[in-house]
Amino acid sequence: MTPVPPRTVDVVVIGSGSGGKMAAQELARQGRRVALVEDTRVGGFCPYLSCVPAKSMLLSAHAGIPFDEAVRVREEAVAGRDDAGAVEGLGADGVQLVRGRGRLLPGRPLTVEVDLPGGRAERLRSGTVVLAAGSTPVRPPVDGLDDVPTWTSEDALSATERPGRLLVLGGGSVGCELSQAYAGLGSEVVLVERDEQLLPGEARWVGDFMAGTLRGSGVEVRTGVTARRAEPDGRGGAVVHLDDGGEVRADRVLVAGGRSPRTQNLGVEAAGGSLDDSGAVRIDSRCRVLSPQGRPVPGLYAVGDVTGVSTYTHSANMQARVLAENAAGRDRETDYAAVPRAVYTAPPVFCVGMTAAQARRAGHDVDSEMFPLGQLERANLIGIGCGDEVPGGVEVVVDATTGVVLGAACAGREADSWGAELALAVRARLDVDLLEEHVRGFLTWSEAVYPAVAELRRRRLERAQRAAA
Ligand SMILES: Cc1cc2nc3c(=O)[nH]c(=O)nc-3n(C[C@H](O)[C@H](O)[C@H](O)COP(=O)(O)OP(=O)(O)OC[C@H]3O[C@@H](n4cnc5c(N)ncnc54)[C@H](O)[C@@H]3O)c2cc1C
Ligand SMILES: NC(=O)c1ccc[n+]([C@@H]2O[C@H](COP(=O)([O-])OP(=O)(O)OC[C@H]3O[C@@H](n4cnc5c(N)ncnc54)[C@H](O)[C@@H]3O)[C@@H](O)[C@H]2O)c1
Repeated sequence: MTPVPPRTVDVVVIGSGSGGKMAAQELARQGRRVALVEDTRVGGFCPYLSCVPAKSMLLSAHAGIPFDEAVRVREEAVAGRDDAGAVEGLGADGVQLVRGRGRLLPGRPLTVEVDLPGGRAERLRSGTVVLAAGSTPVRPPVDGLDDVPTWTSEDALSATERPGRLLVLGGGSVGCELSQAYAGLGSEVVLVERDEQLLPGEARWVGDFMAGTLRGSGVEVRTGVTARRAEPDGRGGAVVHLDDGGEVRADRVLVAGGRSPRTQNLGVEAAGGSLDDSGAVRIDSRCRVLSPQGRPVPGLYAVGDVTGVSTYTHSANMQARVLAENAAGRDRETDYAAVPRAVYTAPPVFCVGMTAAQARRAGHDVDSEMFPLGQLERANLIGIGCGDEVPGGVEVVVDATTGVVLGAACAGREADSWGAELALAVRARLDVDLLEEHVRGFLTWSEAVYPAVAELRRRRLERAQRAAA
C-alpha cells in the first residue's frame, strides 16, 4: 500500500475537552488552519461525564426529585451524550475534526500520528501542537478492588440504576458531590477519606463544614481511615476492610481518589517535552511545554488537566485563552492565584487563593478573620428565627503587613455565587481598606464579608498606631 503523505496544517490540537476545544476554536478564529484530534466525544468530559451531569444530579437531589426522574433530567442536560452540537460549532469556526487517537512522533517538524477508525493512520505536520488530552481516574492501591463492583465518577454519572448501598472512597470534590447526590437520591452512602478532614488542603473548618453538611444529608462520613482490602460479599457486592479494623459492606464502591494526567503514549518526551513526577506535562506560564532542561520546546503547548496545574474547566479555558492571546501577538501569562475551588453541595463551599496555613508557609505575616452567616440579618429572614442554625461563614486571609487579601473561604447558602467578590479581590490584590469601604446590598449573604474585613482593618490600624508610637 502506498503510504499517505503527511498533511500540513498550522495547528494540531490533541484532545477536544474544555481546554483543547477552546484553544482550537480561538486559533481558528485567528485564521489558522487547525486540525482537532479527538478519539471519543467532542467536548471531552465536562459536558457529558463530569461537571454538567454532576451538577444536574446534585440539583435533582436537592429538589427531592426521585432517581428515575433525576436520570431523565441528567440525560437531557448531557444531550444524550451526543456531540453533534459541539461538532457543528467546530465547523462554524472552520476547525477540521479528525476522529482518532493522536500521538507525537519524534523529530522535526512536529508530527502527530493519528490512529483512525478501521486500522488506518494519518500523519499531520504542523508548526504548533497543543496537547489537551485531559486526565483519568486514579485507582487507589486497595487489594482486591478488581474483584468487586466498582464505579468511577463517569460510571456514577451515567448510571441508570441506583445502588442500595454505596461506598465512596475519597473525600475530595468528587467524593463529596457524588456522596450528597446519591444520598439525596435514595442510596445509603458511606464516605471514607484517608485524610483527617474532607477536602484536604482547604482550611480545617471548611472540611468540618463539609462533613456536617454531608452528615445532614444522611451520609456516614469516616475520616482518617484508609481502605486496605476489598473482597466480594458473596451476593454481588463488596466488603471493604479499613485500616482502623472496621469494614464497610456495599453494593458498589465509587472510586474517587483523584485523577492523573493522560500522558501515556502521547509522545511528549519523544517530541522533546518533559513530565513531572505525577506524569503531568511540564509547562511555563504561557503554556509552553518545557524540555527536561526547563526550556520551552518550540511550537509545543499544553492546556487543561494534562498539565496537572489546576484541574478545573475554568482553568483549562483560561490556559486556552492565554495561548490564543500569545499566538495573536499579545503577551499574556496564566495566573492561578485566584482560581475558584467550589464544591456544589447544598450548601456549597467556595475557596480561593491561599489558606492561612499556606500563606504562612509562603512566608507571609498572616492575619485572618471569620464571620458566621448565622449572625447576618439575612439568616433571620429564612424563617428559622435563630441565626445560629444557619451553618457556614466566611474567612478572609490577609497579609498582616500590607493588608492585601491572599485568600478566602466561603461556606453556606449560595456561597458559590457571593464568593466571587473575594476571588476578584485576590486576583486584583485588593487590600482590606478597599473591601471595608465597598458597599454590599442589605440583606444579601455577601454582607458577611464586611464584619470580617472591618475587623482585619481595625487590627491593621491598631498595629500601625503601635508601630508609630
Ligand atoms: C465528577 C467531576 C466533576 C467535575 N466538576 C467540575 C466543575 O463543576 N467545574 C469545573 O471547573 N471542573 C469540574 N471538574 C473538572 C473538569 O471536568 C476538568 O478539569 C476538565 O474537564 C478538563 O478538561 P480538559 O480539556 O483538560 O480534558 P477532558 O475534558 O478530559 O478532555 C480531554 C479529551 O481528550 C481526548 N483525548 C485524550 N487523549 C487523546 C488522544 N491521544 N488522541 C485523541 N483524543 C484524546 C479525550 O477523549 C477527551 O475527550 C470535574 C471533574 C469530575 C471528575
Ligand atoms: N466542583 C468542582 O469544580 C469539581 C468537582 C469534582 C471534581 N473536580 C476536579 O476533579 C479533580 C479530581 O477530584 P477528586 O475528588 O477525584 O480528587 P482529589 O484529589 O481532590 O481528592 C481525592 C481524595 O481521595 C482521598 N483518597 C485517595 N485514596 C484514598 C483511599 N484509598 N482511601 C480513602 N481516601 C482516599 C485523598 O486523600 C483525597 O482527599 C479535583 O481536583 C477537581 O479539580 C472539580
